[in-house]
Amino acid sequence: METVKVIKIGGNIIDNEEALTAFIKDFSTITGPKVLVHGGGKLATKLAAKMNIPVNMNEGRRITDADTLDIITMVYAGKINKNIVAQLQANNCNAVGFSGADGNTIVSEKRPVNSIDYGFVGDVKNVNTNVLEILLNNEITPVFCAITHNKNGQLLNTNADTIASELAIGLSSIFNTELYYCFEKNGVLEDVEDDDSVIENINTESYKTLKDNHIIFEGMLPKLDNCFHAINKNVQKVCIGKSDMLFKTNNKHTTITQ
Ligand SMILES: Nc1ncnc2c1ncn2[C@@H]1O[C@H](COP(=O)(O)OP(=O)(O)O)[C@@H](O)[C@H]1O
Ligand SMILES: CC(=O)N[C@@H](CCC(=O)OP(=O)(O)O)C(=O)O
Repeated sequence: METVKVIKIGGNIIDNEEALTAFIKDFSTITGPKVLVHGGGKLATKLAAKMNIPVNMNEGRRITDADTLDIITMVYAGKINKNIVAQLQANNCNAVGFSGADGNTIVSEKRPVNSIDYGFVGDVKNVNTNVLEILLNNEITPVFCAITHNKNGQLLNTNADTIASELAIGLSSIFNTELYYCFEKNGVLEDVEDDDSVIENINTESYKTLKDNHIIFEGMLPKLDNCFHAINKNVQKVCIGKSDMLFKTNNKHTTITQ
């Protein structure tokens, strides 16, 4: 079985032109099948502010009303996705931009209203890999934004970390799958202010202790939940750190195990 790398990049790379250019140059040198997933939450928040559309987040998830859905569609599926694809082409990496509606790749359902109404936010129901398999076997790189659909004409906002883990899980039936979360720190840190305090391995048991001791908080909690979801569902390798972990040997990062 061939190995596919699913790589997620967040705001620290997307919002910084120089960092994005450098990342895309390195990413294009990766041999073998690869999938890129990008977020862009910070840029969507900036544009919403410019357009006087209020931003509401709950536990790191964007409450997405109709105006916000328009903004995130323009920003994620439009500006960011097309810019990344164009830059990959400039580096001779043949890429195709995707939302979950394209090729019916990611079907989700609108999150049910419990205590909070998240609006047009989707929880992933299934991933269809047939189109992706054709592309990956022909050296074409899918680039995913954080948008899915409900197969009934409705686009839905889905967190980019979740898109990455669900794609990795879906692809694990046809490839050995590795999942990499790239963000601004060297990995999960013992002390969030000290980039040298990387916790090199986290398993289910130590995750619980780290949560209980509040060493892991905020955006890292849903990210790690996605990591464990993937490692428990057939994904062979899950890592968190700076994108350098992909390109430099001995670059410290966090590896997730069962
Ligand atoms: N123990 C920890 N180590 C590193 N980062 C942590 C830790 N606990 C919480 N965090 C926070 O989690 C954030 C990463 O999550 P998030 O902001 O969702 O990243 P991204 O947008 O890149 O996906 C970090 O910027 C940091 O503030
Ligand atoms: C439902 C939900 O919260 N979706 C996210 C999707 C973007 C994202 O995940 O971007 P980062 O990875 O850069 O944070 C949002 O709109 O902010």
